[in-house]
Amino acid sequence: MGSPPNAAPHSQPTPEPGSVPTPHTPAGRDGLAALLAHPERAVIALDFDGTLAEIVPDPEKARAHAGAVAALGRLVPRLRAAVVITGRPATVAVRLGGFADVPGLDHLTVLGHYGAERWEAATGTVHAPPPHPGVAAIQAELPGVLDSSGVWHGTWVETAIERKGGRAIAVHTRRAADPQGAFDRLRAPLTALAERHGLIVEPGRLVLELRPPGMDKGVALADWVRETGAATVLYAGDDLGDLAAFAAVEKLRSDGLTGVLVCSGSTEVAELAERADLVVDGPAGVVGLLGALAARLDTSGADSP
Ligand SMILES: O=P(O)(O)OC[C@H]1O[C@H](O[C@H]2O[C@H](CO)[C@@H](O)[C@H](O)[C@H]2O)[C@H](O)[C@@H](O)[C@@H]1O
Repeated sequence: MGSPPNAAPHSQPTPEPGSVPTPHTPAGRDGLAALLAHPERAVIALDFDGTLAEIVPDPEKARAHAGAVAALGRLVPRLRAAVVITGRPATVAVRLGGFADVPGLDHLTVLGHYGAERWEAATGTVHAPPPHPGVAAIQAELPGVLDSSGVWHGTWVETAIERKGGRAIAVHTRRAADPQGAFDRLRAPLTALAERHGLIVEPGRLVLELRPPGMDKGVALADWVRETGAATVLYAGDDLGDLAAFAAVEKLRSDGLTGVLVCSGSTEVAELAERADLVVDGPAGVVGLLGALAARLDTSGADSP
């Protein structure tokens, strides 16, 4: 036992392989106990990048962790419902995650664009609002703004921009020579650009996303939990965009539900670890947790709902 040498700050001791780790907060322990005692009243909500998928330099090359779909396929049928809530377009998360046509995930929901889009495994259909007109305007102006920032030169711009189906634009700095420096220098000009066109900037792990306002993962999660009628919710995330979902779980707990806040730990983001009930070691740790929960429910004799 013990933390791996490169574990993120706040990582908790690594549990025995296959065992369910113990949250370090009373609220988290209550939430986990409720999930295990009454899985039919419990739901799980999971972020994608950095939580179910390892962070990689090229966003298009991200994939769900090797064991993620199998662990979900085993765990989710035991639960009331499950959702992936992501900044990605819903269909992109479904493709990169391999979430379509998976036994056990036939009622999975994926909420894309921070909850603005909804994909249902049961129908394979996506519901999405019309694109915000500011996105097209920003797309036209963005190369000029990046050029004048002095951070990007020539073809760099094309590898930095993720177009996100015309509904948002992400500017990535992970592949810059100085990723954090580029992020810091771009933040103000991109915020001004977003504001000029009625959009907001969502900062993430070496990414600045310009997206429509009015939705976040907290609103999306609270609405979805209410819709399911769940009594317990486990949420796992890794990035700043997940803080709104953490706040939603805290609010649901104050309203009488039980909940568990899981941080997929990294050396890049400290804020979630500080608020989590349980910190695991990145996507491998999240998948280990999902697998351990499934194994525990298999052996505890809890009936599928
Ligand atoms: O809500 P999420 O599922 O966490 O999505 C948030 C953003 O994640 C993606 O970017 C991050 O992952 C990339 C692939 O590993 C990585 O290259 C990048 O540095 C990370 O920030 C995605 O590309 C964005 O569109 C999402 O908004």
